[in-house]
Amino acid sequence: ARCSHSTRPTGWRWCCFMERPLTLTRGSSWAHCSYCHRGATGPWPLTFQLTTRSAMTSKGPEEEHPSVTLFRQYLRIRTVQPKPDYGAAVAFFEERARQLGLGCQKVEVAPGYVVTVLTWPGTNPALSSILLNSHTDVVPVFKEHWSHDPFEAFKDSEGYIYARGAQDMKCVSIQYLEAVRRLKVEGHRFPRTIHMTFVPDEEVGGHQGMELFVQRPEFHALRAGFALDEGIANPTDAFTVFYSERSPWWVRVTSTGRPGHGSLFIEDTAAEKLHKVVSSILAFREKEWQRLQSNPHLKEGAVTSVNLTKLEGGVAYNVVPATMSASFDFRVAPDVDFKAFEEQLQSWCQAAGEGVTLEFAQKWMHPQVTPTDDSNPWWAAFSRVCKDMNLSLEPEIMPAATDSRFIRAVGVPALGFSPLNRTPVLLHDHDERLHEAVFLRGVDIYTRLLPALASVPALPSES
Ligand code: MET
Ligand SMILES: [Zn+2]
Ligand SMILES: [Zn+2]
Repeated sequence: ARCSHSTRPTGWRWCCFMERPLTLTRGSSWAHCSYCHRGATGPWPLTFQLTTRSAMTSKGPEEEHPSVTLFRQYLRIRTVQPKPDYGAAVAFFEERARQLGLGCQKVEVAPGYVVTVLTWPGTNPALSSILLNSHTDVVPVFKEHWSHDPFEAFKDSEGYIYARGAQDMKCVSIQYLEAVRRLKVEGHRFPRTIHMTFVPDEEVGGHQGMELFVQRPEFHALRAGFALDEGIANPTDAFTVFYSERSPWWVRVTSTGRPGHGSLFIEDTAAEKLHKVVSSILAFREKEWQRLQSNPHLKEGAVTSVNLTKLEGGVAYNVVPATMSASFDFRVAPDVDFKAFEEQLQSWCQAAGEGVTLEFAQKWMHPQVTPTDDSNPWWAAFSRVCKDMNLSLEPEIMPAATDSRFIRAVGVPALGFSPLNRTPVLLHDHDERLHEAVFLRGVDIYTRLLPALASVPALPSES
């Protein structure tokens, strides 16, 4: 198929599809690749000077790279918590499967919660598969703080696409799909099967999504040997890759005490005792923060974080309440002694006085680490591709929680990787956005990663 793109500025001179420079006459109003006849989508490496950036921007849909158009279509599906339109997302992926000639399986893990699995079979069914996971839900928005409608996928004159999910993580879903499409169109086959899973519910904990899915026979039937899941953008030239995660502990401390008239010095109030616990926990927070600040080798994910996220209690100004509570979002570093840490929490409650208890709304107890040395053949393949592509990697512990924790907990090694560099970290933030050239470069990266991962020779356990 000849590309229908027209009137490219001469700055566009790299074919993302073939990863080759274009043979393009200077001043030509046409820029199509002489190898694949598709529109040019470069240049890369980006110099990110204003002139280059505006030269890369496509003005109208007829000029836009088809992968970008697909990305923007997906961004317009309102899979926003707390009431995501999962039906529309599932239909979208079914249509992708049809268009790409991939197998498509729908697994309803809870009523209304469907995991969609798209499968590209490998040539050697004896080998374990590659799992490319992405979640379909996105977090809510504060619309009034956005420069553009967060569900319109507006693209500005520089090429930034504004949308909830642009970074977290609708980009990755489409990058997987587009990389697979390219490889299929080029006629490749690989020994290992590639499964793409599109899962619901991640942003509220994954309990109706990946947590259930990994326990099902349909998951075991995928025979995943290795998984990729989401990472976080990196504002520098480097790419961050996550080999482990902190464990979310959501803790509610409830304090009970003597009630009474608001004008009196009541003894043993719920508020005083809650205040003590809050102080202990916030002092711990400060200590961890200082530890992070004072050691340049420590990254955010290596220390334990905590935030006070809710305070509840009380009915009137002049009534001392008998109960008050404080909720905390702890993210516990993987090297922490979990038992000792829980005892610490309990002792802070006890030290505050009688009638102070804690309960867990979330308590992940199974942190796993995916090795990042060449003893891990998946890491060897992943890092080799990055080296060959001249991408510098920054291996880290994920500060937040993703579905990777469920995947690793059932024994499947996983890396958290969103191929987004030179991008401000805007996940869950106002004006979440992604540059189209960064998005397209991510497709290139998966186009190199997937052949390598899906061709990892049989492991000792597989022969
Ligand atoms: C702890 S549930 C996970 C929800 C979200 N991904 C987060 O890290 O906060
Ligand atoms: Zn995410
Ligand atoms: Zn998120």
